[in-house]
Amino acid sequence: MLPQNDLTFGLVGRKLGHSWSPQIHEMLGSAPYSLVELEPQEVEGFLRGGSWQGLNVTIPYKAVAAQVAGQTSERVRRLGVANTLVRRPDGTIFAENTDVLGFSWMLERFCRNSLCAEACEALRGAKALVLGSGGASQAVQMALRETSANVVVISRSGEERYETILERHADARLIVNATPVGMYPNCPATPIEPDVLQKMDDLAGVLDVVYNPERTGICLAAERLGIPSESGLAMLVSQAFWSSRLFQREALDDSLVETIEKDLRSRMRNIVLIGMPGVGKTTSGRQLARLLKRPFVDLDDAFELEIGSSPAEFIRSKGEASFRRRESEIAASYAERSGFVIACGGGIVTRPENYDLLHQNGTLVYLDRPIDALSTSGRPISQNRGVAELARERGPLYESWADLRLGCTGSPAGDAAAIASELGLTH
Ligand SMILES: Nc1ncnc2c1ncn2[C@@H]1O[C@H](COP(=O)(O)OP(=O)(O)O)[C@@H](O)[C@H]1O
Ligand SMILES: O=C(O)C1=C[C@@H](OP(=O)(O)O)[C@@H](O)[C@H](O)C1
Ligand SMILES: [Mg+2]
Repeated sequence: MLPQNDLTFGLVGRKLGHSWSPQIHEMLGSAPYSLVELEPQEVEGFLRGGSWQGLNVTIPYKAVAAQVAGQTSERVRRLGVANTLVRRPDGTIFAENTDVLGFSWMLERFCRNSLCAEACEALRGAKALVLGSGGASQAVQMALRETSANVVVISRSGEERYETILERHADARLIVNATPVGMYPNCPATPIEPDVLQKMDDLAGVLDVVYNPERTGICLAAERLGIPSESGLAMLVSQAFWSSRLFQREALDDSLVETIEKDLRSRMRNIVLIGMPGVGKTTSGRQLARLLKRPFVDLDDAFELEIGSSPAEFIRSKGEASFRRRESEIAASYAERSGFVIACGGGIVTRPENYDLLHQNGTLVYLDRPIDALSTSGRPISQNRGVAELARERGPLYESWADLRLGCTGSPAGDAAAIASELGLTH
C-alpha cells in the first residue's frame, strides 16, 4: 500500500534501504519524510497523483520526474533529469535538479579550502576528468562547466577510456569520481589505480560523489600522495538543503549544511582503538560503546565467532602469518560499517593494508600506557617475543596511524570518558 494520502515529503526510488535522506531532511525541517519504493509501472501515477508536497527522486526515476513536471528549471531542461519535485499551491508540479547545486557547493568549498581560490578561478581552462557517464556524472559535468573547466568524461568504452587516461590526460588538474565504484559495501575500491594518480604531475584535487564510506578508495589513494580529496557527503547534504528550501518555499539558513554535515560525520564515523596488547582496547572500547550508546565489536571476538577458534589458539596452531591474513578479512568486514566502536587486536598495525580499512570510516585512537603495566596472559605473541620488542616495533606504527593518542587514565571507565571528551562526543 503506497502512502499516497498522508505523504508530505519523501524520496521516491526503486531500492532505498541505504538512504540517509530522512535524517537529513528532518534536520532541515522537512518532516515527516518517507521512503517510497516503487516499481517502474507505479511511478508516473504516484508522481502525478497523491497529495505529496515535495519529493526527491532517485535512480532510476529521475527522467520520469522531469517528464511529469508542468514546469522545470533551466537545468532540468538541459539535463533531462530531475531529483526534486515541488507541488505548487495551484497543484502544478515544478522540477529542479539540486544534484547540480549540491556538487557546485561542495566544489566551491573544496576549491576555497584546498586550492585557495574560487572554483571559477582555480578551474578556468583547467582539465577536469569526470569518471563515469551516468546521471551523477551529468550533474557533475554541468557544475564543472559553469566554472569554465575543460571537462573530459572517462567511460569504460569509447574514445576516452580508463586505459588511455595517462596517454591523453596526464595534465589533469581535478578528478571527480561519478561512478559507484568504492561505494559501501564494496569498499575500499577505486576506479583508477593509485599509480596512475601518482603520474599526474598537475593533479591538485580528487572529489568523489560517493559518501559512504567517508573516505572512498580514490580519496584514500589521493591522501597517500598528499593530494587534497573529499568524498561526497557535503554534496549529499547540500542537494538536500536546496531541495528543502524549495519544499518549504522559504530561505533556510546556509550554515545548516555544515552543521548537518558535521553531525553526520561524527555519528557515522567509527571509533577505532589501537595500541599494545593488554593496554585495554577491549575493556575500554566496550565501556565507550556503552557510554555513547553505539554498537561495539572486538575484532578478536569477531575472529573467534567467524573462524571457530580464538586468536591465541589459532596463532599457536597455524602461526602468525596465517592469523594476520584472516584478521585483515575480519577487519575489512567490520571497518566498512558506520557508527561502531571497534577494538582491534594489538598486531593490526603490522599489515600496512589494514590502515586504509580502518581509516576509510574511522577515527583511530591510540591507547597508551607504560609497557610494564601490560597484561601478557593469553597473548602468545607478547609471551614469545616480549613486550619490549613488540613496543619497539609497533610504537612508531601506532603513532603514525593514530588520529588521537591517549595516555590511559587508570581505569577503563576513565579512558572511555577521556576518549569521548577528546573527540567532542556528547553522551
Ligand atoms: N585503563 C586501564 N587501567 C588499568 N587496567 C586496565 C585498563 N584498561 C584495561 N585494563 C585491564 O587490562 C587488562 C587487558 O585489557 P584488554 O581490554 O583485554 O586489553 P587489550 O584489548 O588492549 O589487549 C584487563 O585485565 C583489563 O581489565
Ligand atoms: O598483539 C598481537 O599481535 C595480538 C594481540 C591480541 O589482541 P589484544 O591486543 O587485544 O590482546 C590478539 O589479536 C592476538 O593474540 C595477537
Ligand atoms: Mg583485546
